[in-house]
Amino acid sequence: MDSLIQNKYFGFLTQSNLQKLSKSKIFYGIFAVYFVSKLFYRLFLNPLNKIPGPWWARLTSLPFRISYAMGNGIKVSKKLHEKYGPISRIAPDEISVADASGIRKMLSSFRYKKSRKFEHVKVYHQSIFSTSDETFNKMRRRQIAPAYSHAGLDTVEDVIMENGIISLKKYLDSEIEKGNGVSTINYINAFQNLTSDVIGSLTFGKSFNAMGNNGHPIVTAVNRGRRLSTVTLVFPFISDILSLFPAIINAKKLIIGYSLNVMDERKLAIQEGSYKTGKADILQIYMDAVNTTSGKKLSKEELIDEMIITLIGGTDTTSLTMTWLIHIYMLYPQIYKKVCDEVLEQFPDRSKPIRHHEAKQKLPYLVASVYECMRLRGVSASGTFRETPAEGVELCGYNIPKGVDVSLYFEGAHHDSKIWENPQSFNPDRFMGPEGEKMKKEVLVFATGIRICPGRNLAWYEILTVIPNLIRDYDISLPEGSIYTPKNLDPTRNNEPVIIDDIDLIIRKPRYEKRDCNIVVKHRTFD
Ligand code: HEM
Repeated sequence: MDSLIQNKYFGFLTQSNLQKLSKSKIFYGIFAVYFVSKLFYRLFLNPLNKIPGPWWARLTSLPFRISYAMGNGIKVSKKLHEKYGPISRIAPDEISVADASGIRKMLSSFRYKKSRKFEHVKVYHQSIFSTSDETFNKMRRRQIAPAYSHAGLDTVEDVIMENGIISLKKYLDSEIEKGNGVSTINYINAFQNLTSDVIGSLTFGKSFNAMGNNGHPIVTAVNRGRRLSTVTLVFPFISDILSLFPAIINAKKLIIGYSLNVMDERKLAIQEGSYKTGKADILQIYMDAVNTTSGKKLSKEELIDEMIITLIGGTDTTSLTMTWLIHIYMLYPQIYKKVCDEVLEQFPDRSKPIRHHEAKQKLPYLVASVYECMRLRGVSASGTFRETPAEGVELCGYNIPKGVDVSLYFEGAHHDSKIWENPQSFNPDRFMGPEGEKMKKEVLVFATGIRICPGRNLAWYEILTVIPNLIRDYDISLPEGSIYTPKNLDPTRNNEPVIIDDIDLIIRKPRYEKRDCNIVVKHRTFD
């Protein structure tokens, strides 16, 4: 028992010491003084008390933390900002900001460090994503930049298409054949398998074949890891407890074993001369990279953390963006028709798949609809936290002292009526023409500034190959009896169609995905 209690935080609290202490009046005295002075400070002296917010936020972070851990981060932030404005207190030492210029400021410079909350998101080592260290982050971003540049991505476009749209089409064709010309598919699942296979090929040296087998144990383990990361983000102590559970230990073993295996396979392929160079392959780039801090290559542990973070960061973000897009297309049939007309007009030759550059150039309305979806239902809506520096920071007219965690509520900026006319409507036209180009910069779904998402180009390569090809070759519609249809209107959204309920696990996803994310698919016929 003593050894259980004697962990890294509370080494002095052995059971015998605790017994002695608890008998002593001094213990109760010290505890009472500490408690009362802390309460007094929080109620009357904390400089954050001038920030508007709910009464409980002066005393405790628990309500926010619990909501966040349960996947309601967006909902609670929305309510707070609706009531208190662009800045709201969420805990004794935390605030939330929903104002675009405040968010941009916090993302503009390494002076505003990534919150230390993220330090727990790791297996062994800090990664490009979890680190709050400027030198380390810059080093990793330099190392991986070639893989995510357009020049690099052009070298792997075939891999992206093979594991992306081509694999999806094979799956759809086989389902349609099984259903004698028509099939109902769960599109969130199909997109998740697709993006996992793309990241598998680029980061783990081979596809997981999740599309062919409807999933892969690594993908399941990593997804569970992401769920847990949401909880450990707000309850960091849980990460220590969790690592005692057999299910977590086994999941870790699986991921580590798989990652080590692919590294060995790659080394062997290089020795045998069977690995083709000249491709911007994320695994190879990290395996060749040298840490400027030590002059050494990345250790296996460092590689594992980077591979896992790429899998977490690069799969659901992209698949869920496509999921929300299809859902919203189904709710807005006139807009969907306009997107289809553009694709069919621009790409009448169905013998060749549409490639990324062509789509980007020839399909401005489709591209605008993706931006509008990212604004209206951004997958990263809350969950980005930064820390205020020693000199503090001015946000929304308030001076925020040092050491405060600032939650950046992108959703607020994306619905700010000072920036967006009728923000509740789905209107791709706001991203058309020269004015539209300016508005694209207001979409913060990939963050902005020094830690903007490095994988955004890859996400666009996937989206702009999957969506146009899907639209051109298949006829998609809502199944009979769908709850969410263009006619089901939401009075809280100015009578726009009701959008399916969501859950925020760092990334926003549909809450009832099995029920709500189905479409009827047929081959498109031409008159
Ligand atoms: C639509 C798809 C995507 C969205 C919306 C998205 C969004 C974001 C956001 C908001 C951040 C900043 C998080 C923060 O600072 O706390 C981020 C960072 C990151 N993303 Fe993405 N992402 C997407 C796709 C990808 C892809 C495809 C990859 C890689 C394969 C990727 C890899 C990363 C990495 C490594 C970081 C950490 C960068 C850093 O901290 O310096 N993301 N992403």
